Amino acid sequence: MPEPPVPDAGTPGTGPRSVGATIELEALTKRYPGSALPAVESVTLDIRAGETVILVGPSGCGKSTLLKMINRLIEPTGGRIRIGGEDVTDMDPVRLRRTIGYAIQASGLFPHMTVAQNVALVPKMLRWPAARVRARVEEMLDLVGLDPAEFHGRYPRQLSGGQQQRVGVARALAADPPVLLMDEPFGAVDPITRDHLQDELIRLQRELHKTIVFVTHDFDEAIKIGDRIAVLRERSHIAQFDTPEAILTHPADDFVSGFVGAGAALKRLNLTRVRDIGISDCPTVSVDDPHQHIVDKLRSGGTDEVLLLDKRGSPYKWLRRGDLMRAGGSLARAGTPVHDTVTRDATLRDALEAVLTDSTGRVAVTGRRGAYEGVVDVETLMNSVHELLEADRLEAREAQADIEEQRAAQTHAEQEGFFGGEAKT
Ligand SMILES: Nc1ncnc2c1ncn2[C@@H]1O[C@H](COP(=O)(O)OP(=O)(O)OP(=O)(O)O)[C@@H](O)[C@H]1O
Repeated sequence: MPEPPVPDAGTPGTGPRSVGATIELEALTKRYPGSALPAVESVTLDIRAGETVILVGPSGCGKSTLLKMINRLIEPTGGRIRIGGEDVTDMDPVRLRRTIGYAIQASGLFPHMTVAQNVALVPKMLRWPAARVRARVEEMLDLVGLDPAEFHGRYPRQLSGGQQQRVGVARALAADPPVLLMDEPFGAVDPITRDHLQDELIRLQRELHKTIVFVTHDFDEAIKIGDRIAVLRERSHIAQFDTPEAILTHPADDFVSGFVGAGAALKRLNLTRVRDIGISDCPTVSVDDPHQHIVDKLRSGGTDEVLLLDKRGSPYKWLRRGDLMRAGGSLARAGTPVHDTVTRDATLRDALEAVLTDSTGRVAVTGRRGAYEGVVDVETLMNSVHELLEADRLEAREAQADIEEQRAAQTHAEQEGFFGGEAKT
Protein backbone atom coordinates (compact mmCIF):
# COMPACT_ATOMS: atom_id res chain seq x y z
CA MET A 1 0.00 0.00 0.00
CA PRO A 2 1.37 3.44 -0.80
CA GLU A 3 1.98 5.67 2.16
CA PRO A 4 0.05 8.94 2.53
CA PRO A 5 1.25 12.03 0.65
CA VAL A 6 4.52 13.49 1.85
CA PRO A 7 4.12 17.19 2.54
CA ASP A 8 6.76 19.19 0.73
CA ALA A 9 8.30 20.92 3.71
CA GLY A 10 11.75 21.43 2.21
CA THR A 11 11.14 24.05 -0.47
CA PRO A 12 8.61 26.76 0.19
CA GLY A 13 6.50 27.73 -2.77
CA THR A 14 6.48 24.50 -4.77
CA GLY A 15 3.30 23.17 -3.16
CA PRO A 16 2.43 19.75 -1.75
CA ARG A 17 3.52 16.65 -3.64
CA SER A 18 1.04 14.50 -5.45
CA VAL A 19 1.24 10.74 -5.03
CA GLY A 20 0.42 8.11 -7.62
CA ALA A 21 -2.90 7.45 -9.30
CA THR A 22 -4.40 4.14 -10.42
CA ILE A 23 -4.13 3.22 -14.10
CA GLU A 24 -6.72 0.90 -15.60
CA LEU A 25 -6.31 -0.40 -19.11
CA GLU A 26 -9.35 -2.15 -20.51
CA ALA A 27 -9.14 -4.21 -23.70
CA LEU A 28 -6.58 -1.70 -25.00
CA THR A 29 -5.75 -2.35 -28.65
CA LYS A 30 -3.52 -0.80 -31.32
CA ARG A 31 -3.74 -1.80 -34.93
CA TYR A 32 -1.24 0.13 -37.08
CA PRO A 33 -2.57 1.00 -40.54
CA GLY A 34 -1.59 -1.63 -43.08
CA SER A 35 -0.62 -4.27 -40.48
CA ALA A 36 -2.39 -7.61 -40.64
CA LEU A 37 -2.24 -8.17 -36.88
CA PRO A 38 -2.61 -5.65 -34.05
CA ALA A 39 0.66 -4.60 -32.32
CA VAL A 40 -1.23 -4.64 -29.00
CA GLU A 41 -4.30 -6.79 -28.70
CA SER A 42 -6.93 -6.30 -26.04
CA VAL A 43 -4.72 -5.70 -23.01
CA THR A 44 -6.47 -5.42 -19.68
CA LEU A 45 -4.26 -4.38 -16.77
CA ASP A 46 -4.99 -2.79 -13.38
CA ILE A 47 -2.12 -0.84 -11.88
CA ARG A 48 -2.38 0.33 -8.28
CA ALA A 49 -1.67 3.86 -7.15
CA GLY A 50 1.96 4.24 -6.12
CA GLU A 51 3.31 0.99 -7.53
CA THR A 52 6.07 0.43 -10.04
CA VAL A 53 4.98 -1.90 -12.82
CA ILE A 54 7.47 -3.19 -15.35
CA LEU A 55 6.47 -4.20 -18.87
CA VAL A 56 8.97 -6.77 -20.03
CA GLY A 57 8.98 -9.02 -23.07
CA PRO A 58 10.78 -9.85 -26.30
CA SER A 59 11.57 -7.25 -28.93
CA GLY A 60 8.55 -6.27 -30.99
CA CYS A 61 5.95 -7.59 -28.53
CA GLY A 62 4.40 -4.12 -28.29
CA LYS A 63 5.79 -2.78 -24.98
CA SER A 64 6.49 0.73 -26.27
CA THR A 65 3.22 0.88 -28.14
CA LEU A 66 1.35 -0.11 -24.97
CA LEU A 67 3.23 2.46 -22.88
CA LYS A 68 2.74 5.29 -25.36
CA MET A 69 -0.99 4.65 -25.48
CA ILE A 70 -1.18 5.53 -21.77
CA ASN A 71 -0.18 9.17 -22.51
CA ARG A 72 -1.75 8.96 -25.99
CA LEU A 73 1.49 9.58 -27.87
CA ILE A 74 -0.01 6.69 -29.81
CA GLU A 75 -3.77 6.71 -30.19
CA PRO A 76 -5.46 3.41 -29.31
CA THR A 77 -7.72 1.85 -31.92
CA GLY A 78 -9.80 0.12 -29.26
CA GLY A 79 -10.37 -0.10 -25.51
CA ARG A 80 -10.32 2.40 -22.65
CA ILE A 81 -7.72 4.05 -20.40
CA ARG A 82 -8.63 5.34 -16.95
CA ILE A 83 -6.22 7.28 -14.75
CA GLY A 84 -7.19 7.94 -11.14
CA GLY A 85 -10.64 6.61 -12.06
CA GLU A 86 -11.11 9.22 -14.82
CA ASP A 87 -11.60 8.03 -18.39
CA VAL A 88 -8.86 9.77 -20.39
CA THR A 89 -9.31 7.87 -23.66
CA ASP A 90 -10.93 10.86 -25.34
CA MET A 91 -9.36 13.66 -23.29
CA ASP A 92 -7.27 16.33 -25.08
CA PRO A 93 -3.92 14.50 -25.40
CA VAL A 94 -1.82 17.63 -24.88
CA ARG A 95 -3.56 18.40 -21.60
CA LEU A 96 -3.26 14.75 -20.60
CA ARG A 97 0.49 14.68 -21.27
CA ARG A 98 1.11 17.60 -18.93
CA THR A 99 -0.12 15.42 -16.08
CA ILE A 100 2.02 12.43 -16.99
CA GLY A 101 5.83 12.40 -16.68
CA TYR A 102 7.66 10.72 -19.53
CA ALA A 103 11.31 9.66 -19.57
CA ILE A 104 12.95 7.92 -22.51
CA GLN A 105 16.19 6.33 -23.56
CA ALA A 106 19.04 8.79 -24.13
CA SER A 107 17.15 11.28 -21.96
CA GLY A 108 15.42 13.15 -24.83
CA LEU A 109 16.71 16.50 -23.55
CA PHE A 110 16.58 19.55 -25.84
CA PRO A 111 20.22 20.20 -26.77
CA HIS A 112 19.86 23.96 -27.19
CA MET A 113 18.40 24.42 -23.70
CA THR A 114 20.30 24.44 -20.41
CA VAL A 115 19.64 21.83 -17.76
CA ALA A 116 17.47 24.32 -15.84
CA GLN A 117 15.47 25.24 -18.96
CA ASN A 118 14.89 21.57 -19.76
CA VAL A 119 13.65 20.80 -16.25
CA ALA A 120 11.48 23.94 -16.19
CA LEU A 121 9.72 23.07 -19.44
CA VAL A 122 6.42 21.58 -18.26
CA PRO A 123 5.97 23.79 -15.15
CA LYS A 124 6.36 26.81 -17.49
CA MET A 125 3.80 25.41 -19.91
CA LEU A 126 1.50 25.03 -16.92
CA ARG A 127 2.16 28.73 -16.23
CA TRP A 128 3.60 28.29 -12.78
CA PRO A 129 4.88 31.61 -11.34
CA ALA A 130 8.58 32.17 -12.12
CA ALA A 131 9.71 31.92 -8.49
CA ARG A 132 7.95 28.60 -8.06
CA VAL A 133 9.52 27.25 -11.27
CA ARG A 134 13.00 28.31 -10.09
CA ALA A 135 12.52 26.67 -6.70
CA ARG A 136 11.18 23.54 -8.34
CA VAL A 137 14.16 23.22 -10.71
CA GLU A 138 16.58 23.40 -7.77
CA GLU A 139 14.52 20.90 -5.81
CA MET A 140 14.35 18.45 -8.71
CA LEU A 141 18.08 18.59 -9.47
CA ASP A 142 18.82 18.00 -5.82
CA LEU A 143 16.35 15.11 -5.77
CA VAL A 144 18.11 13.29 -8.61
CA GLY A 145 21.50 13.84 -6.98
CA LEU A 146 22.87 16.71 -9.08
CA ASP A 147 24.24 19.80 -7.38
CA PRO A 148 22.00 22.62 -8.70
CA ALA A 149 24.78 25.22 -8.49
CA GLU A 150 27.05 23.09 -10.64
CA PHE A 151 24.60 21.77 -13.23
CA HIS A 152 21.95 24.47 -13.55
CA GLY A 153 23.51 26.34 -16.50
CA ARG A 154 25.10 23.44 -18.39
CA TYR A 155 23.94 22.18 -21.77
CA PRO A 156 23.12 18.49 -22.27
CA ARG A 157 26.30 17.95 -24.33
CA GLN A 158 28.33 19.00 -21.26
CA LEU A 159 26.91 16.10 -19.23
CA SER A 160 27.78 12.40 -19.03
CA GLY A 161 25.18 9.87 -20.21
CA GLY A 162 24.18 9.09 -16.62
CA GLN A 163 23.83 12.78 -15.74
CA GLN A 164 21.67 13.32 -18.82
CA GLN A 165 19.40 10.48 -17.71
CA ARG A 166 19.13 12.07 -14.25
CA VAL A 167 18.11 15.38 -15.82
CA GLY A 168 15.61 13.46 -17.97
CA VAL A 169 14.05 12.01 -14.81
CA ALA A 170 14.09 15.43 -13.10
CA ARG A 171 12.28 16.92 -16.09
CA ALA A 172 9.70 14.12 -16.11
CA LEU A 173 8.99 14.72 -12.42
CA ALA A 174 9.10 18.54 -12.47
CA ALA A 175 5.38 19.21 -12.73
CA ASP A 176 4.79 16.63 -10.00
CA PRO A 177 2.70 14.25 -12.11
CA PRO A 178 1.01 11.34 -10.35
CA VAL A 179 2.06 9.02 -13.18
CA LEU A 180 5.53 8.51 -14.64
CA LEU A 181 6.08 6.52 -17.83
CA MET A 182 9.62 5.34 -18.54
CA ASP A 183 10.59 3.76 -21.86
CA GLU A 184 13.93 1.94 -21.46
CA PRO A 185 15.26 5.06 -19.72
CA PHE A 186 18.59 3.48 -18.77
CA GLY A 187 19.09 1.54 -22.00
CA ALA A 188 21.87 3.75 -23.34
CA VAL A 189 24.25 3.97 -20.36
CA ASP A 190 27.08 1.70 -19.21
CA PRO A 191 26.28 -1.11 -16.72
CA ILE A 192 27.73 0.59 -13.60
CA THR A 193 25.94 3.89 -14.25
CA ARG A 194 22.84 1.89 -15.03
CA ASP A 195 23.02 0.15 -11.63
CA HIS A 196 23.37 3.49 -9.88
CA LEU A 197 20.48 5.04 -11.81
CA GLN A 198 18.29 2.07 -10.94
CA ASP A 199 19.21 2.48 -7.26
CA GLU A 200 18.33 6.15 -7.43
CA LEU A 201 15.00 5.46 -9.03
CA ILE A 202 14.19 3.05 -6.20
CA ARG A 203 15.21 5.68 -3.63
CA LEU A 204 13.18 8.37 -5.38
CA GLN A 205 10.15 6.16 -5.56
CA ARG A 206 10.38 5.44 -1.84
CA GLU A 207 10.08 9.20 -1.28
CA LEU A 208 7.56 10.02 -4.00
CA HIS A 209 5.14 7.09 -4.36
CA LYS A 210 4.35 7.85 -8.00
CA THR A 211 2.69 5.28 -10.20
CA ILE A 212 5.48 4.21 -12.53
CA VAL A 213 5.12 2.15 -15.69
CA PHE A 214 8.57 1.16 -16.91
CA VAL A 215 9.45 -0.65 -20.14
CA THR A 216 12.55 -2.79 -20.42
CA HIS A 217 13.65 -5.98 -22.12
CA ASP A 218 16.15 -6.66 -19.36
CA PHE A 219 14.62 -9.10 -16.90
CA ASP A 220 17.26 -8.37 -14.24
CA GLU A 221 16.28 -4.71 -14.37
CA ALA A 222 12.62 -5.72 -14.07
CA ILE A 223 13.11 -7.77 -10.91
CA LYS A 224 15.27 -5.11 -9.35
CA ILE A 225 12.90 -2.19 -9.86
CA GLY A 226 9.40 -3.63 -10.13
CA ASP A 227 6.77 -4.08 -7.45
CA ARG A 228 5.01 -6.15 -10.10
CA ILE A 229 6.11 -7.30 -13.52
CA ALA A 230 3.92 -7.90 -16.56
CA VAL A 231 5.68 -10.47 -18.75
CA LEU A 232 4.34 -9.88 -22.26
CA ARG A 233 4.34 -12.21 -25.23
CA GLU A 234 3.42 -11.38 -28.84
CA ARG A 235 0.87 -8.60 -29.33
CA SER A 236 1.36 -7.74 -25.62
CA HIS A 237 -0.69 -10.70 -24.44
CA ILE A 238 0.02 -10.97 -20.72
CA ALA A 239 1.83 -14.21 -19.92
CA GLN A 240 2.06 -13.38 -16.19
CA PHE A 241 1.45 -10.32 -14.03
CA ASP A 242 2.84 -10.78 -10.56
CA THR A 243 5.56 -9.86 -8.06
CA PRO A 244 9.20 -10.57 -8.98
CA GLU A 245 9.35 -13.23 -6.26
CA ALA A 246 6.30 -15.06 -7.61
CA ILE A 247 7.56 -14.92 -11.20
CA LEU A 248 10.97 -16.26 -10.21
CA THR A 249 9.72 -19.01 -7.97
CA HIS A 250 6.44 -19.89 -9.76
CA PRO A 251 6.66 -18.98 -13.44
CA ALA A 252 3.22 -19.40 -15.05
CA ASP A 253 4.38 -21.38 -18.08
CA ASP A 254 7.29 -22.33 -20.31
CA PHE A 255 7.31 -18.93 -22.01
CA VAL A 256 7.83 -17.18 -18.67
CA SER A 257 10.45 -19.67 -17.45
CA GLY A 258 12.24 -19.23 -20.77
CA PHE A 259 12.22 -15.50 -20.24
CA VAL A 260 13.38 -15.72 -16.63
CA GLY A 261 16.22 -17.79 -18.03
CA ALA A 262 19.04 -19.68 -16.44
CA GLY A 263 20.56 -18.82 -13.10
CA ALA A 264 17.29 -18.08 -11.32
CA ALA A 265 19.04 -18.68 -7.99
CA LEU A 266 21.58 -15.98 -8.75
CA LYS A 267 18.90 -13.66 -10.04
CA ARG A 268 17.35 -14.07 -6.61
CA LEU A 269 20.26 -11.96 -5.34
CA ASN A 270 18.70 -9.08 -7.19
CA LEU A 271 15.73 -9.25 -4.88
CA THR A 272 17.57 -8.55 -1.65
CA ARG A 273 18.96 -5.15 -0.98
CA VAL A 274 21.82 -3.82 1.07
CA ARG A 275 19.28 -2.18 3.41
CA ASP A 276 17.93 -5.67 4.25
CA ILE A 277 21.22 -6.92 5.65
CA GLY A 278 23.53 -5.58 8.34
CA ILE A 279 25.45 -2.43 7.54
CA SER A 280 28.35 -1.94 9.92
CA ASP A 281 30.30 1.10 10.87
CA CYS A 282 33.98 1.50 10.24
CA PRO A 283 36.42 4.11 11.54
CA THR A 284 36.60 7.13 9.27
CA VAL A 285 38.77 10.19 8.96
CA SER A 286 38.43 13.18 6.69
CA VAL A 287 40.92 14.86 4.38
CA ASP A 288 40.17 17.98 6.43
CA ASP A 289 41.29 16.32 9.69
CA PRO A 290 44.64 17.36 11.15
CA HIS A 291 47.41 14.95 10.17
CA GLN A 292 48.00 13.95 13.80
CA HIS A 293 44.35 12.98 14.27
CA ILE A 294 44.59 10.59 11.32
CA VAL A 295 47.78 9.05 12.65
CA ASP A 296 46.23 8.65 16.12
CA LYS A 297 43.13 7.01 14.69
CA LEU A 298 45.23 4.50 12.75
CA ARG A 299 47.24 3.73 15.86
CA SER A 300 44.27 3.40 18.20
CA GLY A 301 43.46 -0.14 19.30
CA GLY A 302 41.19 -2.43 17.30
CA THR A 303 41.76 -0.73 13.94
CA ASP A 304 44.27 -1.41 11.27
CA GLU A 305 42.33 0.29 8.50
CA VAL A 306 40.36 3.50 8.29
CA LEU A 307 38.27 4.98 5.53
CA LEU A 308 39.37 8.40 4.38
CA LEU A 309 36.49 10.65 3.32
CA ASP A 310 36.88 13.53 0.89
CA LYS A 311 35.68 17.11 1.51
CA ARG A 312 32.10 16.15 0.64
CA GLY A 313 32.09 13.21 3.06
CA SER A 314 32.34 10.61 0.26
CA PRO A 315 34.57 7.54 0.56
CA TYR A 316 37.92 8.33 -1.02
CA LYS A 317 40.62 5.89 0.11
CA TRP A 318 41.30 3.01 2.44
CA LEU A 319 44.24 3.77 4.71
CA ARG A 320 46.15 1.05 6.53
CA ARG A 321 48.71 1.38 9.28
CA GLY A 322 52.03 2.26 7.75
CA ASP A 323 50.49 3.65 4.53
CA LEU A 324 51.04 7.22 5.59
CA MET A 325 54.61 6.63 6.66
CA ARG A 326 55.44 4.84 3.39
CA ALA A 327 53.99 7.77 1.46
CA GLY A 328 56.13 10.20 3.39
CA GLY A 329 53.06 11.57 5.19
CA SER A 330 51.29 12.59 1.96
CA LEU A 331 47.56 11.81 2.00
CA ALA A 332 47.47 12.25 -1.77
CA ARG A 333 49.87 9.34 -2.28
CA ALA A 334 48.92 7.11 0.66
CA GLY A 335 46.36 4.29 0.70
CA THR A 336 44.18 2.45 -1.82
CA PRO A 337 41.54 4.43 -3.75
CA VAL A 338 37.91 3.34 -3.28
CA HIS A 339 36.88 1.81 -6.62
CA ASP A 340 33.19 1.34 -6.17
CA THR A 341 30.49 2.12 -3.61
CA VAL A 342 26.88 1.01 -3.24
CA THR A 343 23.77 2.65 -1.86
CA ARG A 344 21.30 1.03 0.55
CA ASP A 345 19.09 0.35 -2.47
CA ALA A 346 21.78 -1.63 -4.30
CA THR A 347 21.09 -5.33 -4.63
CA LEU A 348 23.25 -7.96 -3.00
CA ARG A 349 24.46 -8.79 -6.48
CA ASP A 350 25.76 -5.26 -6.97
CA ALA A 351 27.35 -5.36 -3.51
CA LEU A 352 28.98 -8.73 -4.18
CA GLU A 353 30.41 -7.45 -7.44
CA ALA A 354 31.77 -4.37 -5.71
CA VAL A 355 33.34 -6.41 -2.90
CA LEU A 356 34.90 -8.86 -5.32
CA THR A 357 36.53 -6.14 -7.38
CA ASP A 358 37.96 -4.44 -4.32
CA SER A 359 40.92 -5.79 -2.39
CA THR A 360 39.65 -4.72 1.03
CA GLY A 361 36.91 -7.35 1.34
CA ARG A 362 34.24 -4.76 1.96
CA VAL A 363 32.36 -2.04 0.19
CA ALA A 364 31.37 1.39 1.46
CA VAL A 365 27.66 2.24 1.52
CA THR A 366 26.72 5.79 0.56
CA GLY A 367 23.60 7.95 0.76
CA ARG A 368 22.48 11.00 -1.13
CA ARG A 369 25.24 12.71 -3.14
CA GLY A 370 27.64 9.94 -2.25
CA ALA A 371 27.99 10.65 1.49
CA TYR A 372 29.42 7.78 3.57
CA GLU A 373 26.91 5.79 5.65
CA GLY A 374 28.62 2.51 6.55
CA VAL A 375 30.18 -0.62 5.10
CA VAL A 376 29.14 -4.14 4.14
CA ASP A 377 31.77 -6.82 4.45
CA VAL A 378 32.20 -9.99 2.49
CA GLU A 379 31.33 -12.23 5.44
CA THR A 380 27.93 -10.60 6.04
CA LEU A 381 27.27 -10.83 2.32
CA MET A 382 28.20 -14.48 2.00
CA ASN A 383 26.09 -15.40 5.04
CA SER A 384 23.09 -13.57 3.60
CA VAL A 385 23.53 -15.20 0.20
CA HIS A 386 23.80 -18.59 1.85
CA GLU A 387 20.63 -18.06 3.90
CA LEU A 388 18.77 -16.80 0.86
CA LEU A 389 19.64 -19.77 -1.31
CA GLU A 390 18.94 -22.17 1.56
CA ALA A 391 15.45 -20.62 2.00
CA ASP A 392 14.84 -20.96 -1.74
CA ARG A 393 15.85 -24.61 -1.72
CA LEU A 394 13.53 -25.25 1.22
CA GLU A 395 10.65 -23.52 -0.53
CA ALA A 396 11.29 -25.46 -3.74
CA ARG A 397 11.33 -28.76 -1.79
CA GLU A 398 8.05 -27.85 -0.06
CA ALA A 399 6.45 -26.88 -3.37
CA GLN A 400 7.62 -30.18 -4.90
CA ALA A 401 6.22 -32.13 -1.95
CA ASP A 402 2.87 -30.33 -2.37
CA ILE A 403 2.76 -31.20 -6.06
CA GLU A 404 3.54 -34.85 -5.35
CA GLU A 405 0.88 -34.99 -2.64
CA GLN A 406 -1.70 -33.51 -5.02
CA ARG A 407 -0.70 -35.96 -7.76
CA ALA A 408 -1.01 -38.89 -5.33
CA ALA A 409 -4.44 -37.67 -4.19
CA GLN A 410 -5.54 -37.27 -7.82
CA THR A 411 -4.32 -40.74 -8.79
CA HIS A 412 -6.09 -42.16 -5.78
CA ALA A 413 -9.34 -40.36 -6.69
CA GLU A 414 -9.08 -41.46 -10.33
CA GLN A 415 -8.56 -45.06 -9.33
CA GLU A 416 -11.52 -44.93 -6.95
CA GLY A 417 -13.68 -43.32 -9.66
CA PHE A 418 -12.54 -45.85 -12.21
CA PHE A 419 -13.16 -48.85 -10.02
CA GLY A 420 -16.38 -47.29 -8.70
CA GLY A 421 -17.57 -46.90 -12.34
CA GLU A 422 -16.51 -50.45 -13.17
CA ALA A 423 -18.44 -51.86 -10.22
CA LYS A 424 -21.69 -50.32 -11.43
CA THR A 425 -21.61 -51.87 -14.89
N1 LIG B 1 4.38 3.35 -36.45
C1 LIG B 1 4.26 2.05 -36.70
N2 LIG B 1 3.67 1.58 -37.81
C2 LIG B 1 3.54 0.27 -38.04
N3 LIG B 1 3.98 -0.68 -37.23
C3 LIG B 1 4.59 -0.31 -36.08
C4 LIG B 1 4.77 1.07 -35.77
N4 LIG B 1 5.41 1.15 -34.56
C5 LIG B 1 5.63 -0.12 -34.16
N5 LIG B 1 5.13 -1.01 -35.07
C6 LIG B 1 5.15 -2.47 -34.97
O1 LIG B 1 4.41 -2.83 -33.82
C7 LIG B 1 5.04 -3.92 -33.14
C8 LIG B 1 5.33 -3.52 -31.71
O2 LIG B 1 6.33 -2.51 -31.67
P1 LIG B 1 6.86 -1.87 -30.31
O3 LIG B 1 7.89 -0.85 -30.66
O4 LIG B 1 5.71 -1.43 -29.50
O5 LIG B 1 7.53 -3.15 -29.64
P2 LIG B 1 8.53 -3.25 -28.40
O6 LIG B 1 8.11 -4.46 -27.63
O7 LIG B 1 8.58 -1.97 -27.67
O8 LIG B 1 9.90 -3.54 -29.15
P3 LIG B 1 11.43 -3.27 -28.71
O9 LIG B 1 11.68 -4.01 -27.45
O10 LIG B 1 12.20 -3.85 -29.88
O11 LIG B 1 11.58 -1.78 -28.60
C9 LIG B 1 6.28 -4.27 -33.95
O12 LIG B 1 5.99 -5.36 -34.77
C10 LIG B 1 6.54 -3.01 -34.76
O13 LIG B 1 7.15 -3.33 -35.98
